[in-house]
This record gives sequence, C-alpha cells and structure tokens, in this order.
Amino acid sequence: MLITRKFEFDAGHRISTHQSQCRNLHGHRYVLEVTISGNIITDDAVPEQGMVMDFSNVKRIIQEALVDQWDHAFLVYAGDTRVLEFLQSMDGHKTVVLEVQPTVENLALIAFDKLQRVFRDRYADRLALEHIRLFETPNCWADINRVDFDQDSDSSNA
Ligand SMILES: Nc1nc2c(c(=O)[nH]1)N=C([C@H](O)[C@H](O)COP(=O)(O)OP(=O)(O)OP(=O)(O)O)CN2
Ligand SMILES: [Zn+2]
Repeated sequence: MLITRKFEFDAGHRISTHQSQCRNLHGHRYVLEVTISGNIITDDAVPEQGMVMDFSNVKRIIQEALVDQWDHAFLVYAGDTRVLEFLQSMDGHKTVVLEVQPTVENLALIAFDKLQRVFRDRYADRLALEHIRLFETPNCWADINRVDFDQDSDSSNA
C-alpha cells in the first residue's frame, strides 16, 4: 500500500549558471509530495490499526528531517561564491549550502537521500520511502522513485 503526504515551504535560490531569469535571486513556494510504502497494520492493539503510518507521524518526521531546515532558507550552491559570501556576511541568516545547483531535480535528489536515510534508520523492516515529487512552480516539478534512486546510488558507488 502507498500513502502520500504533501508539504509546502518557501525558499530562495538562484541558478547561477542559468542563461535567463533564473540567475536572479528569487524564491518559490515549493510543494513536496512524499510517498511511503508498507503494509496496513492489522493489530487491533495498536493505535495505528488500519494505517500504513499515522499521517501525523509522517508529518513530524519529514518536517524535522527536511522541511524545517529548508523553509524560509536560501538554498545556495557552494560554487556560487559571490552569493554565498553575501549570505554568510549576514549574522544568523538561514542559509543551506548545497554541493550542486539548487535546481528542482537536484533538490528532489537531496530530499530523497535525506528522507530515505531517516526511514531506513527508523523503519527499515516495515516502511520504505517510495517516491518524491517536488514542485518548484505549479507548472514545473521533478520526480524520483526508490528503484531509480537506488540504482543510481549503486552505480555511483561501484
Ligand atoms: N530543468 C529545470 N529547468 C529550470 C529550473 C529547474 O530547476 N530545472 N529552474 C528554473 C527556475 O528556477 C524557475 O524556477 C522556473 O521558472 P519558469 O520556467 O519561469 O517557471 P514557471 O512555472 O514560473 O513558468 P511559467 O512560464 O510562468 O509557467 C528554470 N528552469
Ligand atoms: Zn527558481
């Protein structure tokens, strides 16, 4: 069985190598859909009976592991040194430094990696992170699923 929870957060970014508008500092209201697979709990002695996982627990875990870190942050590529230095000059600014450009594809991969680690650590025997869809705008999004992610990780570790 698959269950999905949706999150929304605001973040700033720029694609420093972009040839057009996206090289300007700007922001998005990102929409993140997280899909988890597992069996429905049938044990009538547990409060999660009838559920794969309580949506309130899904929310807590994903907020802690990802959404709270990215919400109202500026997501900056470590190679974008002018912007990085500017952000670091502001005390207490919420800045997330990434090893890759903050495109929606890269953000989806980073999100999958972070969340998969959390689900594997806590629920490896019962639940799996199956799919992530990240919308950068209502018209633009990226998808990543477990099989493709694991295949890519295996080939880059080979
Ligand atoms: N493959 C990608 N292409 C682009 C990305 C990206 O992450 N991956 N990002 C951008 C920009 O950051 C921007 O977010 C997209 O802007 P835009 O193309 O204008 O998207 P809209 O949905 O607002 O476009 P409309 O034309 O207004 O529908 C660019 N490319
Ligand atoms: Zn953008």
